[in-house]
Amino acid sequence: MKSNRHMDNVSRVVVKIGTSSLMHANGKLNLRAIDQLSYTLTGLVNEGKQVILVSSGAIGAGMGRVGLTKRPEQIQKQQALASIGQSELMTVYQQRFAAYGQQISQVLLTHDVLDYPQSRAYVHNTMEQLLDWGIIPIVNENDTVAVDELDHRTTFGDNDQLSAIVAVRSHANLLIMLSDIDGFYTGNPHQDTEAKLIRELHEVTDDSLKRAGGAGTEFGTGGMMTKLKAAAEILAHHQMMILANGANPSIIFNIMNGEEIGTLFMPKDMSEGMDDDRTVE
Ligand SMILES: Nc1ncnc2c1ncn2[C@@H]1O[C@H](COP(=O)(O)OP(=O)(O)O)[C@@H](O)[C@H]1O
Ligand SMILES: N[C@@H](CCC(=O)OP(=O)(O)O)C(=O)O
Repeated sequence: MKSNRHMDNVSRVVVKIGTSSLMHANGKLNLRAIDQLSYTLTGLVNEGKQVILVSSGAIGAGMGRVGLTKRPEQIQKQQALASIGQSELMTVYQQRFAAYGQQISQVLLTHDVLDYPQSRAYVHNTMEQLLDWGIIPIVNENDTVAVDELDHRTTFGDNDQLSAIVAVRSHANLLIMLSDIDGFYTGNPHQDTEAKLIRELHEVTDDSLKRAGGAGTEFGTGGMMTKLKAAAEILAHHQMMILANGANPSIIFNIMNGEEIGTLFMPKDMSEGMDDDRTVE
């Protein structure tokens, strides 16, 4: 379905994929989803776009490796699982992207690295170089040294918010956030059968935050709340985000084609501009 969403001028895109889209419920990696993601992102690079992937899944992949079906509460266990799973995940990405001739790289970040101007500049320069070379950097939080995203009692960030920070700092035109749900609803559809999909949102209000609940699966972490906080960060920097279902990551092609998929978070003036001149800056 074509809409008034015009993505023709999107030249740099950040894609965030959540654990629930990368793992089966039985704890095995969803190879079909990873393969489709690799194929699709390579397709975008081949079209001349610059792509950054923010991928969760380290802890989930680690749980699968060790044979756990329930996420342990102890931080040190989660960190050890992330350490196991991150290399597993990158091995699979490496294989799948290589099958399509696409080079990737690993970038593990912590919030303090991005807060501190000098290390932030190093990260920025490295990312620019990678993108300039046509490489897809695959970003995750460096879970072994960072606890802020793992322990949601003291939470500042998580990969939803990390992806927003990456999109803001890299001046991406669009952040595509893939989850296990079609978008942002008026309530959690797993609890509220009347919940309706919200197609477009210009601001994240207290009312929207009230409609956001927690994670839906054993593997997900932040739920809708962290996605809305990410959207608020994006809107504050006059950028765009689309929250969509990652069950079939090739949906990214449809999104880039301007189809009305998921929930579009877009500043109001940009949305009006789209109706006028059909362009996105
Ligand atoms: N208003 C809402 N709209 C959509 N999903 C919601 C809402 N509130 C809570 N959720 C839950 O958030 C889940 C997505 O977050 P999460 O489980 O953390 O996934 P991911 O691993 O993709 O980050 C949904 O499956 C749903 O259960
Ligand atoms: N860094 C953690 C991801 C934490 C996270 O934000 O997970 P998710 O809610 O699935 O995006 C990992 O790789 O397991």
